[in-house]
Order: sequence, then C-alpha cells, then structure tokens
Amino acid sequence: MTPRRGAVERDEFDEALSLGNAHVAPQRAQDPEDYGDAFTLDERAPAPRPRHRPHGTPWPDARRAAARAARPAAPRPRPLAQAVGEVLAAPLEALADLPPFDTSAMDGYAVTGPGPWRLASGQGLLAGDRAARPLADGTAVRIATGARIPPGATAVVRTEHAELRPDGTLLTRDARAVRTGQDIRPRGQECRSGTPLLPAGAEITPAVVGLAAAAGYDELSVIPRPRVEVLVLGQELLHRGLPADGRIRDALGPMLAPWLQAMGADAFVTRRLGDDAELLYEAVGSSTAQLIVTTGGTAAGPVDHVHGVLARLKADLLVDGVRVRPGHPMLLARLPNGAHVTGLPGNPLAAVTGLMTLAGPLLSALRGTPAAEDPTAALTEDVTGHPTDTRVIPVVRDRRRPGAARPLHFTGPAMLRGLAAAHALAVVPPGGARAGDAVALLPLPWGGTG
Ligand SMILES: Nc1nc2c(c(=O)[nH]1)N[C@H]1C(S)=C(S)[C@@H](COP(=O)(O)OP(=O)(O)OC[C@H]3O[C@@H](n4cnc5c(N)ncnc54)[C@H](O)[C@@H]3O)O[C@H]1N2
Ligand code: MOO
Repeated sequence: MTPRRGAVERDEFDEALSLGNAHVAPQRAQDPEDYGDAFTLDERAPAPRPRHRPHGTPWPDARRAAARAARPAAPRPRPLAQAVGEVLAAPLEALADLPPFDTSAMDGYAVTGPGPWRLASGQGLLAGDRAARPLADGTAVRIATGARIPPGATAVVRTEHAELRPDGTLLTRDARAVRTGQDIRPRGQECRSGTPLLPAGAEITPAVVGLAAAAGYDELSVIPRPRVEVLVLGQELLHRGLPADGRIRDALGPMLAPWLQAMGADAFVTRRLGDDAELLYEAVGSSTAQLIVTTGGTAAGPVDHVHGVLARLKADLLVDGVRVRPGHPMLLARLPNGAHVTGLPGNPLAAVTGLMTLAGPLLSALRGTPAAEDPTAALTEDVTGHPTDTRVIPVVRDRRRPGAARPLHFTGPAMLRGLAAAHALAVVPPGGARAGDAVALLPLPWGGTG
C-alpha cells in the first residue's frame, strides 16, 4: 500500500512508537535522504519502496489464519445455572407455547361481554391456579396478573378502571369501553412450541438462560468454554509491591485471565515460569489446555525461549510474526496433540494486540461463534501510519460526534495507560489514516464500544 502523508520509515516509526507518541507524526527529517527513499511527508511524492523487506504475516491474514486454525469441541449438556458464557451447540427451540395459556396481563376482573357485570364471590383467580370454571355471560371474576383466563372471558378490566358497587355490580369507570381481548396475553403470543428462538453459535448470556428457562429447558447443549492456560515468562517480573532493583511488576498475569474469560474462555490457571526453558518445555508439553497463552520470550534475546521450546515440541508454526505494531513478534502454533499456543510479546500493549489478533479469533473458532463484522468509526485526527504494517491503537468514542473515535495518548508498546481508558482498539492500515477516515474497531470484550 502507498504510504500517505505522514507515513514514516520503519525504524523511525518504531522509535516514536516505543516512546508512546506515534499517533503524532514524528519530526520531519532535516534531509529526507537520511531516511532513504521510503520516507515521505508529501502525498504527491512518488510511491516509496520500503527499505526493509516486511517481515511476517500481514495482519488481516494472521487474523484469518487464527480463525481457521481450530474447530469447536463436541457439544455437552450443561445445567442452565452453569451455561452462561458458553455457546449454544444447537438452535434454541421453544419446548412450550409462551405464554402457555391465555393469561391476565393485569390485576383486575375477567369479564364476559359488555358490562355491567355481576361479580362472582370469592378471592378470584390467582397466578398458578389450575383451570378455572367457565365464566357465564354478563359475569365477572376477580383475577390476578399471571392467572389463567377462565373459558368464556372476553377481556380483563384493570382494578383502577373498575367500579364495584356494594350490590356486587361491576362497571367500568367513566363508561370506559372494553375491547375484546383487552389485557389478555393470548397463549403462544411470544412463540409456539417448536418456534426457533436463537441459532446455534449464539452466546449464552443471562438473558438467554432466562429465555431457555421460560421455554421449558433444564439444561442446554453447549460448546464448552475452551480451556486456556496462561504462562507468564520473565525473571524480571515482580508479583507484588513496588518496582525495584531493575525489576518491574507483572502487568499481564493479572490482566490476561479475566480478559480471556471475557472472551469466552475458561482461563483455569496462570503460571509464572521466569526465564527457564526447561520449565517452559515441561509446562507446554504437559498442559491439558486447548489453548496455551505465553507472554514474553517471543523475540531473539538471550532468554527468549518460546521458539526453541516449540521447535523441541515439534509444534507447527502457523503464524510466526505479524506485520502489526505493536506486537509484531506474536506467534501462533499447533502442538502435536492438537492444542494451540499463542505466543504474545512481553510488552503489555503488544501482548494485547496479540490477544486480539490471534487468541480472539482462535477462541471464536473453538467456541463455534460466527465471526462478526468489525464495527467502524471515523477517526477524529490523522494517525501516522507504519509504512508496511498495520497499527492497532487504543481509542475512545467521541462524546460530541457519534460514530467518531479519538486516538489516545500513552499508547507505546510498554504502556497500558491509554488502553485502560479505551473503548476499543482501532485498526490503522499501513500508510496511516486521515481525520474522517473510517477504520475498523476491535471492541474490547467487555463491550467498550457501546
Ligand atoms: N533486536 C530486536 N529486539 C526487539 C525487537 C526487534 O524487532 N528487534 N522487537 C521488540 C518488540 S517490538 C517487542 S514487543 C519485544 C518482544 O519481546 P519478547 O516477547 O521476547 O518479550 P520480553 O523480551 O520478554 O519482554 C519485552 C518487554 O516487556 C516486558 N514484559 C515482559 N513480560 C511482562 C509482563 N508480564 N508485564 C509487564 N511487562 C512485561 C519486559 O520486561 C520487557 O521490557 O522485543 C523487542 N525487542
Ligand atoms: O512494540 Mo513490540 O511492537 O512491543 O510488539
């Protein structure tokens, strides 16, 4: 793709990005030659040739590869109370008519024909009562919301619309007309037994569980949540207290399990392995998870063991490096037992990019949820592009302009400050984007885009 105005050369881009300010165009070079012919700030300039050969899989292809890498697990029955967060393995069809009988929608009186009516004695009809006796023409009976309508009744008159005379005559107040069927919910109004309510692949939310219960289910056939294990690498990481003596806090251990959980995974354990290749080999080789998420150790440093361990385990590298910033060292591999490994880079925002690029689509594939189309938003300002790679940047909705997204600050690969305030991640194509351009959004799994 032709870099647009504001595109910069790769190394300069990385430097600006690592400082967290790459959504502002880096300073123009004194001499464009310093940057080789890949550098342009002028859209009328001839299309530049990148100085470096781009490395890794293009971002959209990496995402597609992850989505194609797995199939959903076999369906299992699950009691309703444990089904939230899993996925319907089969269409949800009503097992009963809803409502199952003609029902009073209001507290009041069931009546037959036009008034006035003679009120039957007694407490009347309550929700849960068995079948009532038929109601003769010209009579009325007290009825509660949810009670069965007695055979012969033509309408319900709400308590506040009725006037009961001492002699037991019932009238409507102010001679209010009574419509046939008024305040009666007819049997099957919402659905008939056998009506399809939701398709297979729908996420089981609390609302779905409620609907399934109403429609007669005790359990659902579900695709179980994929079991995910998180392995945090890095000897420099502290797990409590203040950063000290060259060591920093582990930001990913506390973040990834709940993030994966929000993506529909069963993130059952997070282990911290330091930089020990043998421990990593053991942990990956013996894991019972369907997806192992590692953090750090993806690059080529002296203690970056992920590639070596995957090679020893004879894993198939499906994606090895992605043309995206931050996060380009991310990888996806399949182990001989069929489980997958996503190697996320250690820089926290780069790890999140990897999570959204590789783990998200893979989890959708394992859950059998259809890929949704990405929502889009118009950028409120120009965003500097990488010449050959996609950028993923935290954005917030612009309160004054619906459908617009504002890039945030503090979005360097090692920073979470921008992300913590974000509603979504925006996908900026190679070459950058201008204010007003529509870009794809990756919604945060807890529904940040609204
Ligand atoms: N010569 C090159 N070096 C690096 C390149 C490159 O292209 N050439 N890429 C850089 C990029 S970009 C990234 S991202 C990192 C990826 O490296 P690793 O996946 O091997 O990650 P580490 O080296 O283990 O850590 C990188 C960085 O992140 C910090 N970190 C690691 N884990 C955590 C955590 N759980 N919580 C908070 N911070 C963490 C770690 O201390 C390092 O500062 O490689 C670059 N190098
Ligand atoms: O910046 Mo790296 O791009 O942190 O993946």
